[in-house]
Amino acid sequence: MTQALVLVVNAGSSSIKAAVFDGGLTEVLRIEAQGIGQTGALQVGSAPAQPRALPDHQTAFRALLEALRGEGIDTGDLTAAAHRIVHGGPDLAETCVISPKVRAAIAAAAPLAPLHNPHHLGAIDALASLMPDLPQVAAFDTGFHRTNPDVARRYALPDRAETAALRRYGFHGISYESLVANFRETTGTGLPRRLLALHLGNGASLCAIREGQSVATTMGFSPLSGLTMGTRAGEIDAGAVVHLVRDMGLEEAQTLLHHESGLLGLSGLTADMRQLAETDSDAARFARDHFCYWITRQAGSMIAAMGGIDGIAFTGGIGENDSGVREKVLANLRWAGNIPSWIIPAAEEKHIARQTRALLKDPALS
Ligand SMILES: Nc1ncnc2c1ncn2[C@@H]1O[C@H](COP(=O)(O)OP(=O)(O)O)[C@@H](O)[C@H]1O
Ligand SMILES: CC(=O)OP(=O)(O)O
Ligand SMILES: [Mg+2]
Repeated sequence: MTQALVLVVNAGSSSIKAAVFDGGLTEVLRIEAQGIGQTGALQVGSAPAQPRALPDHQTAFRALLEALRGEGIDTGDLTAAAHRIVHGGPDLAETCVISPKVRAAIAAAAPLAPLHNPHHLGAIDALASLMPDLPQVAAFDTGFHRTNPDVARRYALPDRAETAALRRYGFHGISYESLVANFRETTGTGLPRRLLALHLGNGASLCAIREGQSVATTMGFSPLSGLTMGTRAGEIDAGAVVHLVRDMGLEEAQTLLHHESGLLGLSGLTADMRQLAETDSDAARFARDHFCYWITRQAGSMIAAMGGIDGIAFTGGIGENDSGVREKVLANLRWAGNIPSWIIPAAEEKHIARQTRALLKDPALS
């Protein structure tokens, strides 16, 4: 390979998706580590996913690099690497080159996104030690939601130093931004004026998109809030959180809310929606019902924030593949009228590759 290749790394809470793009933004290779810490599988190119023990993100990233080499791409062939970064803290939302200062900000935000930021740092550091001169770029999940009005972004807290960074940032922004960018090409129709977008994966959120801009979203200060998720509790009364911390201590409460709740906590079985769909038990059914019910409740809030609805778009592992969830949500929203709906495959990696090319071409930005 002689072309300028960019490696994009998208570390989600249960997956790492890596894709290599050439200078014309054609995807030349895709490798996905799926079901990390759960059912574990590695998918290389278009071959079927192979079961693989992937107990944690570090093992998964090592397997990804090995598979890249196996497919004839050495890290020495790369001109840049780019990462989806879930939380950049209060100051970072704009795609940028990862300097020591940027790395420090991502590390500082790690307690707010414990299922993501540590894994972003793991990948950044692993590549830096293999290729110290490789430019690395960060694209943030929070950027798209900066258009939310202040009444949506601000919590009703007093204006003090301790509360200054406490606002609703929103996440999955790269997914939503690319959904907007790809809408016409994917669906053959123009972007609806008021679009409800549902990113349903291991992490899950909704976004109210009016005239192409985010005006409201279900996640807030951290990717813990909003919908019921794989292992995250979603919406929970702050009073209950305070109670848990007092009762169990900070570490235990954190573990409970981030790692042991959501579909896993409700079913007592698994965080994996595909496995739940295949399980015939009351607890598995209840977990799926809870997931769909809270999507519907929160969708009402998103529809109100947009002043109505003209279309629905599903994306993410569950949104794209689980017809049962889609049908249930659409049936629950029938009160809002006969709303057209689409499936838009998540294309976060290509979007990040495009931003990376633009950034590195313009030295003033880097
Ligand atoms: N065919 C399917 N049916 C139901 N759920 C599926 C299917 N394929 C993937 N999923 C679910 O999608 C979720 C993972 O979504 P994904 O967007 O890949 O994760 P992440 O948020 O880690 O990026 C898992 O709950 C998985 O079970
Ligand atoms: C922000 C978030 O929850 O991401 P993911 O769906 O990849 O876990
Ligand atoms: Mg995801």
